[in-house]
Amino acid sequence: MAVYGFIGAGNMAEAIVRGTIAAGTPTTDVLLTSAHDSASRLAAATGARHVPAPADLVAASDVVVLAVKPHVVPEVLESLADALAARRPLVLSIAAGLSTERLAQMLPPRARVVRAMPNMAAAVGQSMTALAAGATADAADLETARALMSTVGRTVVLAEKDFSAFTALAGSSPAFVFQFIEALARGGVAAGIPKAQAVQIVTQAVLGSALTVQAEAADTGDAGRGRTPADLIDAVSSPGGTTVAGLVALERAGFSAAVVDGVQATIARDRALGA
Ligand SMILES: NC(=O)C1=CN([C@@H]2O[C@H](COP(=O)(O)OP(=O)(O)OC[C@H]3O[C@@H](n4cnc5c(N)ncnc54)[C@H](OP(=O)(O)O)[C@@H]3O)[C@@H](O)[C@H]2O)C=CC1
Ligand SMILES: O=C(O)[C@@H]1CCC=N1
Repeated sequence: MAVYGFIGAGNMAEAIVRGTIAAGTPTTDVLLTSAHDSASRLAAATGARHVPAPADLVAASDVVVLAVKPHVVPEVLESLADALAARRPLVLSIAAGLSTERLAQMLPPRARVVRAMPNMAAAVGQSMTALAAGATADAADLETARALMSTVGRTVVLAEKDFSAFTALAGSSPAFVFQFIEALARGGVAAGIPKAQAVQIVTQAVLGSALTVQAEAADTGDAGRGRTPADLIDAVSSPGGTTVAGLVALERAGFSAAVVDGVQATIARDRALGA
């Protein structure tokens, strides 16, 4: 079994650390380091091992998980160049916007890199995570990364050219969905429902809707209708009914176009950060 060394012990690292320990990785095989006290706090909370010196963590790790903010990655990798060259671990980066090619430029020659883009639902085991192997990583490396990330949700191997779009569709989109939930609940408040109750109602409606789309997509048997989201919209919209009235008003206000604009702005920002 692999020893995982996490550089950075913030929100995303915490989710993955908890996921892998819950999936059976011994706490002694999970090492944590960070700039201040987040690694020692997470170690105390989970039983993982705090390794104060990053070079010591690299020396003891089969997989180094880069879980710091993207702008910190260059200085971290530069300071660990000797330790990485000596140990040659698999480097699994979850940093947004940094391609495997750029990471490879910051790493010792022929370093094995896999890039992952999870989302914040990793904290509840429901991430949608994309994976891409760098030029020198092999199928076993990709499988090692997939196994780790599948402890926090679903995974998909994706061409790296599609990572910016994936970031919009899954990495950042939880914020868009939260915005939708907030707005829908506000509509409820405007109609007289207390906010907390409105949020609870909307949350279940959103969850149920997502599960319906998922069940339909998986439903390919004889009885399965495999309905698309557009089919499901039609199914909810009775002629002359309430739903179609609401949909028409949403589209008049530019709902779909606003969402597509949001996706395109996210993609543009991701590409700018990675440039
Ligand atoms: N949040 C999200 O939804 C998603 C985030 N990501 C990516 O995940 C990565 C981590 O994000 P997130 O967990 O939200 O970030 P956080 O801010 O929660 O955590 C960052 C961590 O980095 C540590 N750190 C900072 N500088 C150093 C350093 N020089 N050496 C070692 N550790 C350092 C911090 O330590 P300390 O606190 O002790 O100072 C902290 O533990 C980012 O690259 C982000 O792009 C990817 C997908 C989704
Ligand atoms: O916006 C960010 O920094 C990250 C990228 C994906 C989700 N959050």
